[in-house]
Amino acid sequence: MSEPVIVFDKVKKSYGDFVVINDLDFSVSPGEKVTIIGPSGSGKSTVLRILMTLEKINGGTVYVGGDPLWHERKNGALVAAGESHLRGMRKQLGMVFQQFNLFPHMTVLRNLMEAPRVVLGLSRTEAKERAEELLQLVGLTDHAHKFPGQLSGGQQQRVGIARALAMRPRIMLFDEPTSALDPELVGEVLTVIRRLASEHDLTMLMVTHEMRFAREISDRVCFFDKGRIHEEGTPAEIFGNPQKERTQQFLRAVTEAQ
Ligand SMILES: Nc1ncnc2c1ncn2[C@@H]1O[C@H](COP(=O)(O)OP(=O)(O)OP(=O)(O)O)[C@@H](O)[C@H]1O
Repeated sequence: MSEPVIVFDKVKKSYGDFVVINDLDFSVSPGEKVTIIGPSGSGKSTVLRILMTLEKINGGTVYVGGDPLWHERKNGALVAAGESHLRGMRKQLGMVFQQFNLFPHMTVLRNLMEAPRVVLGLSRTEAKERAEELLQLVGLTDHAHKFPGQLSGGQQQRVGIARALAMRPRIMLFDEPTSALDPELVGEVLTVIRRLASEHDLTMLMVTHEMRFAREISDRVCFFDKGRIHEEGTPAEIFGNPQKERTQQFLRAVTEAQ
């Protein structure tokens, strides 16, 4: 079996006395599609934000692609990472946010070209070619010259996905990508994610409240509670035959609400 591409080794994250991530051990294999579910406040988004280097950790070690993320090796020891190490590590990851986070003053095409040009140093022609391919993938070729404010929420989120992919990350993180959308716009975004999952060799880690979708696309589902994995397994195990009382309670509550 290949080495995991993501490893959390006894990771801690707290705000003051409030512990959000509690000695978390967690790993993801290359190409694996993993979904994190769990109650509000259990630390699901924090896991993604730590990986995207948006939140620092207070203890333990995170590895991405075999290298420490928040540390660098100096004379055989691990020391806190500097900005250039973090910048280099970030290139392996793309993130899709709940609120899209597009640049509002840039057209769709420029939203997709900006980071590949600035961060990867692609020429204008290369970045444009890449952006156009991705717009085709998410079905938005006709909207390339519009501004985000002229698009529906579902279309904006598809731009968000294309923008993350434009950096050619090996790992894609999705933080509740459909929860800010009107119900009738959820389907088009899930269709794009479903296609990515089935046609690309990406490693995907997703936080979602869309249980049916999680069941359909995941290789593994992790139920989070109080900053730890309380139970994990295949979708059939977690949704069909959860073993722990807390998992059963949570799934009963969300099924009743949906
Ligand atoms: N910057 C911050 N300062 C203080 N507390 C924070 C901060 N960011 C997050 N928290 C707290 O950390 C806890 C975990 O947050 P997180 O967003 O990871 O939860 P979640 O499981 O993704 O929840 P949800 O499903 O509601 O999005 C929450 O109780 C949240 O209020």
